[in-house]
Amino acid sequence: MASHKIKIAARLRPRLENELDDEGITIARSPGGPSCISVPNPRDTSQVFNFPLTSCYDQSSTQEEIFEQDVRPLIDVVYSGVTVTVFAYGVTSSGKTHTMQGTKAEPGVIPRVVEAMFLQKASLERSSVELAVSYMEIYKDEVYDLLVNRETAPKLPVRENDVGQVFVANLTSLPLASVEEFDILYSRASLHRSVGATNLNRASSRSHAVLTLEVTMTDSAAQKTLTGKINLVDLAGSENNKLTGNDPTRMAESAAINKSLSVLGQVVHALNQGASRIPYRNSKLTRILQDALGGSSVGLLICNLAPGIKFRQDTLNTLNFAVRTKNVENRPVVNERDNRPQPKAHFAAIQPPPPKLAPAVLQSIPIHASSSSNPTTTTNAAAGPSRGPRPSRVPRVSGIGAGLAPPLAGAARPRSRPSSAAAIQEKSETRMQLTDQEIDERVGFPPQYELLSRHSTHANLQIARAVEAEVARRLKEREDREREEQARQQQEKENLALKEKQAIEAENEKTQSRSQSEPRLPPGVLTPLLTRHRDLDDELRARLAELEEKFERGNKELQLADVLSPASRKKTGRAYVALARAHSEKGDLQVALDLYRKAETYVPDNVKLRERVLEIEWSVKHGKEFVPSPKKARKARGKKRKVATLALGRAREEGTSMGSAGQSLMGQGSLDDVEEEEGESGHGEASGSALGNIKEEEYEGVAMALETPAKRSRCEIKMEQ
Ligand SMILES: Nc1ncnc2c1ncn2[C@@H]1O[C@H](COP(=O)(O)OP(=O)(O)OP(=O)(O)O)[C@@H](O)[C@H]1O
Repeated sequence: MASHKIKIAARLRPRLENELDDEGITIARSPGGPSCISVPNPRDTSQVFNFPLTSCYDQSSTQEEIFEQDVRPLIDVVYSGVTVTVFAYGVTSSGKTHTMQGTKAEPGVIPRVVEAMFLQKASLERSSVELAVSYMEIYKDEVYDLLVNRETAPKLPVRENDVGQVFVANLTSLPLASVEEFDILYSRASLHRSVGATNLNRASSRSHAVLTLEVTMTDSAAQKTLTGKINLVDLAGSENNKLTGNDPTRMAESAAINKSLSVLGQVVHALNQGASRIPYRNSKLTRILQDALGGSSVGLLICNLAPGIKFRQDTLNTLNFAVRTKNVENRPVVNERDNRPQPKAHFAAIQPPPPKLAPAVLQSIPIHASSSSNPTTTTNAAAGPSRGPRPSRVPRVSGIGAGLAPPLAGAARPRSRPSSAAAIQEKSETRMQLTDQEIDERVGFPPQYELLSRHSTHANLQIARAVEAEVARRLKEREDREREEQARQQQEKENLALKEKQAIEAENEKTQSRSQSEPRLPPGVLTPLLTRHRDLDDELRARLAELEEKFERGNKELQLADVLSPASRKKTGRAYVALARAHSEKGDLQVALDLYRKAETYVPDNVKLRERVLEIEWSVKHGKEFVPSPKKARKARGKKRKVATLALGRAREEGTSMGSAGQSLMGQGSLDDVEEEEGESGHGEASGSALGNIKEEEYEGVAMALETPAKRSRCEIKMEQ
């Protein structure tokens, strides 16, 4: 069993324009030996923290230096069929993207790795080598494919198959034919990445980006396929929102970035502590990097540091993370598939022989033997990580990027992710190299079965087939369940959308039919009001429209009775009663009856008025004379009288629809009647003072129309005053 500790490199970027640097961070490099970074305590500069690391790069270091010293050796590891993960870590603006991506003038790790991969490919003669790329970002804890149109890119699910391999489902993997092809693809895909400006970085990465290059080497002579992968991870930087000056959108991104980085720290801590549960599942980032942290890949962590004083605390945090991470042990495995037809796939998978790493690999990466003297990496199940990822019967392989298991030789490209069933099957095929006897020994069958198996290859085959069928059945069941669940969720969504649509349509129909049933407003008195107040609510608008219609139909009394306040209704009713009384005194009973009825529309609950209407109706019907009851002497009520007079004026104005008889009598009569009807006090000498409030010309009209001498004289007295 061999383990491999994650290698740590630290890089201090140069001071940027307008950046304050007290040159407090110093890097001591001893050629061939360990280096050390010294950082003063920001709270007490007399105190200095030292961080011994194997690789340290100061501000003058170049992209080439880093690549040649720490990254290039990993290319051999990839070509030996192992998964490698390189990730850049550090506070925002510390130079992670510069290190990984670089610029045209100073290409970073990614373009250099691609170039080196193609060079290596060209040097391999015996095998058929294929390269493929996938590129994704984790933005606000969701995974997106950067090789597809960003607008239509769906969130990709992160899944785990039955043997504990984590993979991103439906991630695009494109074949690569040349460096130039990669450049075009990569520059286009990088535009899809979520980048935004903050106070600390004009082009700050708002997501974690994972670029995966997968190499598939098929040796047809040896009937073997090796699959190596390199994951190049540009993490988003941890952020101090006080410094970044983030707006709400940036804050939300920042929260997601900081949370995922915090989970990364927790995972590293748990691995160092040998915890039974590693919180990989607490964020998509750690879930996807699971294989690189305590898993089966070889890891390189590049810690980027910023020299500014304002970053001092973050620099210390980054280096603390580096120190903790360098204790994390991985157990790399070679992803090899035997292409020969194998009789016993599943039994072989239980305990396959350990494939050996290529000698070049053994030289280039320091693989530390822990408890075994065997210096090679192994695919033995027992050689799997003792902590961290869940133990499985088959060795773990990287789940990041372009697929979980080596692809079949000559598989058509571009291709989609292998399904978990296919992955398992492929995985099973990888380990079909043991003889029947070896299998039986490893499985440890009881003696009677051993005997049987020894003499019966046929029985073994049957069992193998049965197991295979069962595995396939279960996987199919699981996929069916997932499909059903997805269909159900989709159906629910559609139903919900349909219901919402129906509700909206019903509401629209209602509004439409309401507006159709409502008469179109004729240009009456209320139309200008409606036009002016377009913000009226529907109900009030409908009400006003109704009144408008009534008004146009000549139904003025009803309309006004509806519109007026109770006090005004009473006053208008009183005015009609006065007119009616004048008519009845004159003996014009039919007109009087009409006017009393109109008065009733304003004061419908007045019992005496009702009685008067009935009396007159009776007189009209039977052709009898109607003798009005004598007026009672009452105390004057100035205010009431004034209002009543105004109401009388209103009634007069409205008299246009009452016929000539009615018009000639407008303004006539005493106001007493209505007061009488309502049982109120009023009338008397003071009524003159009420009339005095009427405008002069109005007064004249009223005085002329008054028939009774007493009333006329009252008005005249008022005029003289
Ligand atoms: N080694 C370097 N040499 C010259 N300039 C550098 C170097 N490292 C970083 N820079 C510059 O510093 C700035 C910030 O770098 P970069 O964008 O790579 O930071 P980052 O860590 O990726 O930030 P974020 O997490 O916000 O995305 C850039 O303008 C970059 O060009």
